This record gives sequence, structure tokens and C-alpha cells, in this order.
Amino acid sequence: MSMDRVSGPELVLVFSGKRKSGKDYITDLIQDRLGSEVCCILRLSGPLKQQYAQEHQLDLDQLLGPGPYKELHRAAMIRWGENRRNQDPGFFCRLATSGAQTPVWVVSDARRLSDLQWFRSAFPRQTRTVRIQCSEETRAQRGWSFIPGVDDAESECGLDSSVEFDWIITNEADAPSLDEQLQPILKAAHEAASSARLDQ
Ligand SMILES: Nc1ncnc2c1ncn2[C@@H]1O[C@H](COP(=O)(O)OP(=O)(O)O)[C@@H](O)[C@H]1O
Ligand SMILES: C[C@@](O)(CCOP(=O)(O)OP(=O)(O)O)CC(=O)O
Repeated sequence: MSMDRVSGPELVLVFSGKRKSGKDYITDLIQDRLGSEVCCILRLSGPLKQQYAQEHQLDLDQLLGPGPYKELHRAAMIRWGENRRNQDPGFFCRLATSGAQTPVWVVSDARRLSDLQWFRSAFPRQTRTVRIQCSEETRAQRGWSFIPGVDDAESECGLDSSVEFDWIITNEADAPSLDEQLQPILKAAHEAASSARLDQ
């Protein structure tokens, strides 16, 4: 089946959540369930890290991974990205989405109202928002500790209030299983994929 789509996505799932809440883990799981023909993961931090690594001679693979390396550079990357966004709020959204061709897009890391606004205005019919949440204890077990200038800044708190999410996922050991919680999202994705097939 050809996926050379020119018509844009059928569904755009925009994820947000604090660092170590599990955004990468859960969006990977969703892509696993849907397959890469149906679903691509778009990271707004992807083009940011790429450009930042190039300008500062850093190891891009390590910046993209979940380990401590990116934390060393996070505060400076936030400042660098904010400069860019202040000039053009859609800058990273446009770069991250250019070339995406699957019917379902999973955006793994919205952080600011301007990110949501960009997707809602570019894809008003297709955009749904998903919040991933968990306790600070769980985040700490995954390696998180509070850093002033990072955890109290817009990058982490920009979507804490005044957003009504379409779905909220609790990523904790004692919450219902992720498969169960992700069911309505996967259902919407399957529907979007079949309507894309009908359109072809
Ligand atoms: N439900 C889970 N089960 C097992 N490990 C998890 C789960 N959720 C997250 N993790 C692990 O916790 C760490 C942080 O998750 P990650 O997805 O990188 O968070 P974020 O992208 O929100 O910063 C990673 O090492 C990840 O594999
Ligand atoms: C400078 C950043 O883009 C770094 C984001 O890196 P990740 O998206 O990898 O972070 P977490 O998954 O939440 O740990 C943050 C920003 O404000 O743009």
C-alpha cells in the first residue's frame, strides 16, 4: 500500500507531560501497537537538539536518549530554544512536521500553549491532546530531581493549567495498565487509519 500522502494527517495526537513522566516510553508503545506505516513519532525537541548539537559540537545521539547527558545541557537548550520560539513560535513545530506522511502523527513533547495553538490552528479537525501524568515519587525513581530554572520554568509548567486535555494517562505502577488506558486512543487511531485508506 502506498503511503505517499499529500492530504495531511487524519489524526494528530499531541502529548505533553513532565520530564520522566514517560512521554517517550508511551509514544513508542503507541507506535509499536500501530506500526510505522500508520503512525510516526514527531519530537519538537528533535530539530532543536539537532541544531543545538551542531552549533555546540555535542553528541546528538546522547542528547536524544533518556540518560543523564541531555540533563547536563537542558537548561541551556531551553534558553536557546526560547530565543528561537520568541522570534517564531511555530519554528520547531514546522520543522518537526515537515515530511511526515503517515495518517496518524504522534507529537511526543508539547510544552507550551503556543505549541498546542500551532497544531490546533494547522489541524483543527485532527488535533487531540493527551497528558501523561505520574507522581513525583515515580519520576524520582526514573532519575528525576527538581532543578530550579528547569522544573519551575515554562518548558515544564506551560501546560499545567488552562488546558482541557482530551485524554489523561497515568503512568504509574499502581494505575490501570497502559494497554487499558491507551485503548480509546488506539481506537481513534485505527479509525483514522481506516478513513485514510478509504480516501485513497
Ligand atoms: N510504564 C513504564 N514502565 C517501565 N519503564 C518506564 C515506564 N514509563 C517510563 N519508563 C522509563 O522511565 C524513564 C523516563 O521515561 P521517558 O519516556 O524517557 O520520559 P519523558 O520522555 O517524559 O522524559 C525511561 O528510562 C523509561 O524507559
Ligand atoms: C530543550 C528541550 O527541548 C529539551 C527536551 O528534551 P526531551 O523532550 O527529551 O525532554 P523529556 O522527554 O521531557 O525528558 C526543552 C524545551 O523547552 O524545548
